[in-house]
Amino acid sequence: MKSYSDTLDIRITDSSLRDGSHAKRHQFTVEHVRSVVAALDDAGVPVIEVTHGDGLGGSSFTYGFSKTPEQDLIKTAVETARQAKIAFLMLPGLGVKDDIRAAHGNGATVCRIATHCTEADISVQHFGLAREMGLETVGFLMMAHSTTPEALARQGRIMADAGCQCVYVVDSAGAMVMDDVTGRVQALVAELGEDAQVGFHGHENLALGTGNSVVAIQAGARQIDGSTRRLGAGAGNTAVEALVAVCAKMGIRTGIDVLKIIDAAEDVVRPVMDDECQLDRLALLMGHAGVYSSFLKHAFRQGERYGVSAAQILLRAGERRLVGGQEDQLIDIAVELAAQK
Ligand SMILES: C[C@H](O)CC(=O)C(=O)O
Ligand SMILES: [Mn+2]
Repeated sequence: MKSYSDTLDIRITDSSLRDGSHAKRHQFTVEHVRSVVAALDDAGVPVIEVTHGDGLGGSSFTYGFSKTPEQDLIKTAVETARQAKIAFLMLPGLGVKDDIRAAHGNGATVCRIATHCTEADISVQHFGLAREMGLETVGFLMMAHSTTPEALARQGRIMADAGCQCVYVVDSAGAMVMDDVTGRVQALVAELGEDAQVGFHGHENLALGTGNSVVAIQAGARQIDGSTRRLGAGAGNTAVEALVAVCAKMGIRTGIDVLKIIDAAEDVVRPVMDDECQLDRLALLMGHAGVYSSFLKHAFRQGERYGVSAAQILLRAGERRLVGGQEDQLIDIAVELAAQK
């Protein structure tokens, strides 16, 4: 096995307090944030992301209202962390520049801007603002399975030229298998060179989160996302505790204490979760059909409301190649299915 020690380190960002917001239907409290941040920070997690699941400004009728204003959650995270940087996510159009200013004012230091994988151009002004304010920047190319490695690399170039310091391949649907990851990460590494790092954000819908993350590292990714106890949309994200344990065996330094993160997953994060994020029929269908993981709870709700199968809603969402922001179309699909019954 190839040894990475001395030459290869990665930085893990824990997304359980942002991607996990989808699984919690955006009902995080200040107490949840305080306990989770304290445990992750103590385990050595270097970056912790805290925001509504759909980013700044996501609290809305379409996406689901937050229980607690996200700026309060960010502020609590910053006050709690002793060493970890606090990151926030924003999708241009949902969040606005003033939201970035507010997160910065509350002490967050990593600004993550997410766009659909063919729409990087809408992130340019936000990266510019973030860099002007001295924030570290990360770009999220969502639903990255749905475009080619070459096209993804061109989008990454737009982000990097705008001031993005790490461009992520985001497997929003948990639909990628290993070669898909390798091809996309390698294409971005080749395009960006020294201009920006490359990252990988996985979902467990095909049970490949940890494996795909390792493959991403081998292809040159230097930042990897996960969520402790997989607390994330769909079947959840790559489990941070599993990834850290695997990295330790492979000699990849993460700076995270294996035993402490395993305890944090069981003793602190699990009690915050409503349910385990499961690799069940709906999650597998999302991975199989390439459906945005955060559609899971929406499809489930509309299925119940209209008396139709959530699985059928998700399959049609996949056929129509729906992207984030088109949650309302899940209602249209449910209405159609009900009419066809
Ligand atoms: C807004 C999305 O939830 C971002 C993300 O985590 C993904 O696309 O995956
Ligand atoms: Mn995600």
